[in-house]
Amino acid sequence: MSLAAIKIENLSYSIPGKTILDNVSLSLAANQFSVILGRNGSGKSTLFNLITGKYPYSSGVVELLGKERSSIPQKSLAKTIGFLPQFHQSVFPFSVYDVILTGRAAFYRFGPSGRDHEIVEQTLLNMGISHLKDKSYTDLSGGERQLVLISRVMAQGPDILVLDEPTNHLDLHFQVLVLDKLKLYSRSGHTVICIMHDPNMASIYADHTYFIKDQKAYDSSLLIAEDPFANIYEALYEMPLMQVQVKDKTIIIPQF
Ligand SMILES: Nc1ncnc2c1ncn2[C@@H]1O[C@H](COP(=O)(O)OP(=O)(O)OP(=O)(O)O)[C@@H](O)[C@H]1O
Repeated sequence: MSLAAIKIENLSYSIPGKTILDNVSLSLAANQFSVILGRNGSGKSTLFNLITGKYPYSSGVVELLGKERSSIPQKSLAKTIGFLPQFHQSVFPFSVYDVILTGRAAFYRFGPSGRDHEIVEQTLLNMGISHLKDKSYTDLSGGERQLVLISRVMAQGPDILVLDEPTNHLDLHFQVLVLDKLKLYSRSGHTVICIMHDPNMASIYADHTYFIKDQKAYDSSLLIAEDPFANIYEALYEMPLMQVQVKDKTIIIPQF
């Protein structure tokens, strides 16, 4: 396999009375678009919090581009990995422009450079939200806020972009726009890893999909190789599902 952007070995995580992840090993390829699927509460966000350093881990290994995460100096972490968490707190009425500019904050010492401003302008344009730039972030709709936060982490420009449900709150138009941009980002020397809840969008966009189930992680392509006729999504979502083939993609729908 080519270089792993993220390599996880024997990672476990428990809270009092409950094991959330049990001896998880996973290798996520560099310069690819990978999606992690799993039922609510299965441990996807926990895995991302461990990968990005929000949660400490006492057993197992997390390597980012070949280096143990905890050995990467804080200063270079912002270049290595960027994280869009699932929940965001917003109390300050910063303008959209300034919120996106904070994505560059790890790279400047005395204030943003001309290049930082240029990146913010380019990102606003690229994400189709230039018209929002002077608006207060706190006045935005849920979907608009989501677009701004994705723009912020894209302006950061990390080698590995990790997004927890990036299409949350977005209408179909913006879901497609964001996934197109993320796919493009993964084609320009970067790695994109998303948690998603729509297996069909995952099927359309992802190079690789991974499942989290019963405290373990699985590579969906290995599950299919094991049993080509199994409906792996029925096992994942624990419900009867129909599968239809559209072009080269498997689309799943609930039985009706
Ligand atoms: N701080 C915490 N205290 C107690 N339980 C927690 C805590 N954080 C997570 N959990 C529990 O750990 C489990 C995994 O949570 P996690 O947020 O990782 O799931 P998820 O797969 O991301 O879910 P969703 O798809 O609903 O976002 C859940 O049962 C959750 O209730």
